[in-house]
Amino acid sequence: MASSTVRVDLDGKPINQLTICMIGAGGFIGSHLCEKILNETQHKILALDVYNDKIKHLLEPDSLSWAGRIQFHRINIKHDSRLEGLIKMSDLTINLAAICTPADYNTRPLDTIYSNFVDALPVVKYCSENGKRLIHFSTCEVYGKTIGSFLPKDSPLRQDPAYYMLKEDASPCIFGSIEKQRWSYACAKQLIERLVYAEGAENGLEFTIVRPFNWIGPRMDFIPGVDGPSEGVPRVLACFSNALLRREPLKLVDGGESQRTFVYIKDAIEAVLLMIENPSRANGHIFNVGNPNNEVTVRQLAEMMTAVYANVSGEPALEKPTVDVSSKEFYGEGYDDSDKRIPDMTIINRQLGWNPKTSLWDLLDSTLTYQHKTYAEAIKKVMSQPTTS
Ligand SMILES: NC(=O)c1ccc[n+]([C@@H]2O[C@H](COP(=O)([O-])OP(=O)(O)OC[C@H]3O[C@@H](n4cnc5c(N)ncnc54)[C@H](O)[C@@H]3O)[C@@H](O)[C@H]2O)c1
Ligand SMILES: O=c1ccn([C@@H]2O[C@H](COP(=O)(O)OP(=O)(O)O[C@H]3OC[C@@H](O)[C@H](O)[C@H]3O)[C@@H](O)[C@H]2O)c(=O)[nH]1
Repeated sequence: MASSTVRVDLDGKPINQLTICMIGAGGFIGSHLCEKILNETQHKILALDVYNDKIKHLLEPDSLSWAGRIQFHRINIKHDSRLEGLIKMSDLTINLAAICTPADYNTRPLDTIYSNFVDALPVVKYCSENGKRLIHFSTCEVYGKTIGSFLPKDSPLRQDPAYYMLKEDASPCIFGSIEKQRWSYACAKQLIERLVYAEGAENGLEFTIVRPFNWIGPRMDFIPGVDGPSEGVPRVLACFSNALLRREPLKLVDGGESQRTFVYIKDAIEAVLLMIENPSRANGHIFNVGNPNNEVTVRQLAEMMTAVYANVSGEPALEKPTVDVSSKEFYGEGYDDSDKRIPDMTIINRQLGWNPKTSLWDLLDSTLTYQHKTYAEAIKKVMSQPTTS
């Protein structure tokens, strides 16, 4: 419940009630951010999205204490003249809208570039022209590959953080060649970051850029054939959850050697609320938001998810829980990968004092408990239906 005591910022000053225009509020991150804001603050949300399934529970009952503080607008920002008016009515705009699943980057590169760059342009422009603050969601993918990935496999320099640690104000952005269309997303995100930054430098736009490092948790993406297309390929958490629910082996792309750091969505959302309520500390900054302590290879992730899911479901794991697939077979032509992603935390520690708390095991435990409760029965039903040939 939202507390009635006055909230203060990190410098002890009272926080005024804000009206927030949240674009992409119906997605994974948006749904958790709406929940947090409604439960813990008095801010109002204008929630914009083409879908609202993931925030339905926040919109329906009038009796809830936050009734009147969230308003849903079904809007496609590609073509809707209401966008500027809604930004003008708000103190702050948060833009989450994007195509952000890797299976789309090389197969739908035009949609990916339009969604992540072209469609975000008017949002930046309206904020700048109307003197409104903007929190823009970018990605850790703007770093691309590490410098260390170009060294020989046995080079001792690969162990030196200078060759892999990703720093907002120092690391280069290293993408593959143009035929590797995987990088269409990272490149579009990089260009919109540069535009936001330039609007700040030349026209005084008050902005914060967020670079999420693999945030995961309940409500992420969809389970193919249940609440998304049967042939759809979501991000790794939902791919592996889907295989575990169906008792099929988890597919390891190119041997599952890539490394990722995963952060629990509820930890990460704390960082976003700090940015919202501490503009003087957050404006003009780019923030890595991730958990450097939760690094695994994708193979290790598969093994841990298999063990956690056996605990959660009470069903023993398969004898052969994983299977190798090539990236060409899994994603198609033009796929490429980030080798390793460890966020440097200096800037977010210094500006906002934020640190992630949840271990990988604990976050997988709560997430897979949710996946099991939400989907196990539905999957059984889908699997018992005869397949049409
Ligand atoms: N989840 C992560 O780990 C992660 C990592 C890096 C970056 N990000 C970035 O964070 C943001 C949110 O990611 P997410 O994981 O919540 O993804 P998501 O796909 O769950 O949410 C995006 C939402 O934006 C909406 N949207 C897309 N295009 C729209 C349009 N034209 N008009 C209106 N709504 C539109 C979608 O319907 C969806 O609900 C994205 O910008 C993504 O690039 C997320
Ligand atoms: O079934 C699968 C799915 C994925 N993978 C691998 O798992 C790794 C992680 O894949 P994800 O689908 O979660 O996506 P990535 O981490 O590559 O990119 C994500 O990172 C940050 C965001 O901007 C985006 O949400 C997305 O681009 C990749 O190496 C991928 O090849 C598998 O081995 N098997």
